[in-house]
Amino acid sequence: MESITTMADALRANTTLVAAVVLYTIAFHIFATLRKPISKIPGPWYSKWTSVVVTYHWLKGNKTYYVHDLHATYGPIVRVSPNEVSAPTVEGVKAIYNSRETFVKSRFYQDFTVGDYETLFNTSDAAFNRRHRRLLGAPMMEANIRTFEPTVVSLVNLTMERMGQEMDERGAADLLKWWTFFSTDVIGELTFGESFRTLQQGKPSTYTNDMKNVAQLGGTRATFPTLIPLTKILPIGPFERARQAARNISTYVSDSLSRYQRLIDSDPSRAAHTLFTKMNKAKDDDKLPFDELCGAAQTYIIAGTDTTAITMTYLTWAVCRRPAIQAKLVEELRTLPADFTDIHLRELPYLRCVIEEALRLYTAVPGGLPRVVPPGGAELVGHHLAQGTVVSGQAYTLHRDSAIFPRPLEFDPERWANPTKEMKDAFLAFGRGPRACLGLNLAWMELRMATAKFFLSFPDATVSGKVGMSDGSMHAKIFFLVKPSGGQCLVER
Ligand code: HEM
Repeated sequence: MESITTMADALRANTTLVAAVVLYTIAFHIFATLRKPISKIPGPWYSKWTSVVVTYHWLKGNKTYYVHDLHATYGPIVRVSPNEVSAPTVEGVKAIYNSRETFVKSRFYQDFTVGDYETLFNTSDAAFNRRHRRLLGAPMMEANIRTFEPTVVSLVNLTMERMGQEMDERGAADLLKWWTFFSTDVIGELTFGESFRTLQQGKPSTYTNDMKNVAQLGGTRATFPTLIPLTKILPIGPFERARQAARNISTYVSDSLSRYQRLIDSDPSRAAHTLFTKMNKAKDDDKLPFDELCGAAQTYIIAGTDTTAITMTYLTWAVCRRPAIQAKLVEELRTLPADFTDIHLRELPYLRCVIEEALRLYTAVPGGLPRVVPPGGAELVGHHLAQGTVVSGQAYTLHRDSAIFPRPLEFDPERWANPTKEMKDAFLAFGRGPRACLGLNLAWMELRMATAKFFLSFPDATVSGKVGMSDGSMHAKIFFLVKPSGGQCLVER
């Protein structure tokens, strides 16, 4: 009897001790959280404690809209989760994407990349990135990009042919599909010296399908980084498919680049000019090691394909829905000589305005481009942020700031006829600072040529209502890139 009483006393004492420890831990956690600088940033109460809500919106492809709505409620700087802040103001993005790259890319970029290799896109090492940009940047410069014009022109011409055939056969062409094939084949030729031939075949290449599988896993990895070791070993269908796809891509890239190198060495006159030609001919100390070259090639495919295709899809859709804008654009394009080149296209002011407005309202990368606050912390939009905080400025919100872009939801190319300094500073479609888009000049050339040829080929094109196509189909799901939720964009002649 006595021993039972002693046991009960001991149990009571232990329970009290455990309860005291639990209460202390909770109190400590609450106190520590409330003392963090990020707790002073405006935002919903739950974002101090958990990232569950924002993760939910990310998985649904809605995070960018969710963050945009938070700004409407809480102002220009918002706490999105316990370690993430959004500050899409001109002042905010100038600081975050500054020229010294003191805010480095966050872990998101590495988690997003399946294959565990470091590239100029995913690296947070500024020196690594600078070396790559120095060695790879020359062919992408404005003065050099015209070397690739014949490739772009011949693939745009083929795209027009294929779109025309589809319009004749089924009454409408799927712009999303054809612009994707177009940009895929351009990047294939400019990277490997050979096209993926998706335009000819009218279907994605094996390589494109592999890339899609890998991208899907990238989204999961970026959302749940703690799962990454498991995604490498678990025998679960999508994980296995993505791992196999990553291996296929790696083999394809290294075989293609080796083949190209052999051609350069044996008979340079037969080798097509690519984004890597200069590098392949360079001396060893002016070259990237082969594995880094492979990483760069994969980066070009990822960064240069869907971005261009999505921009072209929204641009053509937006113009085809607005007869007055379409007529004005066509009228300007009809002033071109029959044998026009990109030099002529650069001289067309309305064409430029249409492209800039499409890049503003339908940015292909509209969400935050996450960076890390450097050691010592930083002052941002009137608030102190501790080092290590993830911070970004999303183009979606900045491009809809009505103080900078009056009537922001209107597709109005005219607004770019005489842009203010603030409009230029707020333009984030290609990112900003030392990590801004490396392919910007190539992208602009593709956009100019594709827009001009499309509206000269199909001057009266209208958005189709066939096969379930509606305005709702073009509602954008936003993961890192935009994706029209209907998966197609149909237009008729
Ligand atoms: C309309 C088409 C395009 C758009 C809207 C676009 C947009 C962007 C944006 C927003 C970034 C910055 C990402 C960040 O800071 O996280 C970026 C980076 C990059 N883009 Fe593009 N891009 C386009 C076309 C291209 C093309 C055609 C290529 C090359 C083939 C390319 C290659 C790259 C590379 C290599 C980077 C990484 C730069 C770095 O981190 O140093 N992009 N792009």
